[in-house]
Amino acid sequence: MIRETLKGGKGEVIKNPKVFIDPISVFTEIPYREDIIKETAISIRYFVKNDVRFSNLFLGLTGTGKTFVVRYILNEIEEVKKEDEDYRNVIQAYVNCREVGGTPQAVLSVLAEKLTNDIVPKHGINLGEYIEKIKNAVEGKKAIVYLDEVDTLVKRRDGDIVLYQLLRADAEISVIMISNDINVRDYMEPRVLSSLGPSVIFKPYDAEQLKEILSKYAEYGLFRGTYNDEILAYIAAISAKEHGDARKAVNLLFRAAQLASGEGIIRKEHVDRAIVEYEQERLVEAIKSLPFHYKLALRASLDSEDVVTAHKIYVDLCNKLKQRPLSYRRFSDIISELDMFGIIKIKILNKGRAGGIRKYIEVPDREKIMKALDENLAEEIGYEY
Ligand SMILES: Nc1ncnc2c1ncn2[C@@H]1O[C@H](COP(=O)(O)OP(=O)(O)OP(=O)(O)O)[C@@H](O)[C@H]1O
Repeated sequence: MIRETLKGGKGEVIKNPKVFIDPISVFTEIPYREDIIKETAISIRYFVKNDVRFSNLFLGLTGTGKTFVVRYILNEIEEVKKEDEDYRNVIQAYVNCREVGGTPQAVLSVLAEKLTNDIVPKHGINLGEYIEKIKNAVEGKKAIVYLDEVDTLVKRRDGDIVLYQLLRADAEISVIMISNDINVRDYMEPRVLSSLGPSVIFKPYDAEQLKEILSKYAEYGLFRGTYNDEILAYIAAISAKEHGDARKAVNLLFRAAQLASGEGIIRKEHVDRAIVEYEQERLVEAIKSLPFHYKLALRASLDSEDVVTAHKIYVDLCNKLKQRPLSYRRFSDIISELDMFGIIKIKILNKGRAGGIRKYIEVPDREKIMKALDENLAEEIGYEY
């Protein structure tokens, strides 16, 4: 049995998994984003050949292709460097602001490191010195800087000032910023806004477009005859409902194809199973990103039937962890919020005149939540429940 799977013989569905895991290495163009790519390429040409600096803000909800487009442009510029003299002195740096920590210090140090190709201290030097290092690195060259998830930087103290300094630096730097918070401009001071170039909007894909995108993945990544139009349309329709998220669509197709491995054809049941798994993963992600006392409140709720008992358990837990517990009132608000997020369910029962009301807690995915939460608490604070 395992030998068949190892060899990938009869009934295999996936021809090339790389298409799903590292699509940028396979796609030679990006459907539905051609106009944006062309406009950006023109700005880049003016910058490289005519010294016209630019800055753009790529805005759009999650999974609308912003990072994909940026990585594509970055790779294409590296190729053009080999063909066009004018591009020889172009240097590029991509930084995901959230992944490096989001602070101005962190973003600038990584940026300086990438542009200088040298080790730059993470602490102990001030923001101005980082800007100086960057300016020195760019001397006699042209830099294109990509700041992904720039909203995390802008929301930090002095975050927008860093942008201002980059945009206004006396150096040949152009900047492409990316944000999936479409209100990111609200966090910027007027003088930063006035140095910022236009916003480029990445509209959510509709069901038709998602289906077309999926058909490319299927064509490159799956064996012929293992999928049909209806299956692709089904996945596209589900993903279009969620603000046209291509990441979700592609992940669902890949997972469904894995589940169909050995059976030779992807059926609706495989997609439905993939959807359930996907929703559960999202639940785990949602739990991990809860504020600390929400996690403790949720943990306590897992071991109690009603809110009063949950609060007692929560207080005990706080004492164990040497944390000051929140009041019952605040705790009860948190529980209501967890109910609103759909993580737990609150049922209110009226116990008659003498009994007052009691708030009961139900947790539909109890085992799953407990596992995710306990792993997360152990990782975050070293607490073994
Ligand atoms: N036009 C497209 N053609 C093919 N694949 C696409 C397209 N747009 C998006 N994708 C796929 O969706 C995935 C997610 O896209 P991307 O990382 O660009 O999202 P994003 O807009 O940057 O979202 P986030 O803000 O969440 O990072 C990509 O890895 C790629 O697989």
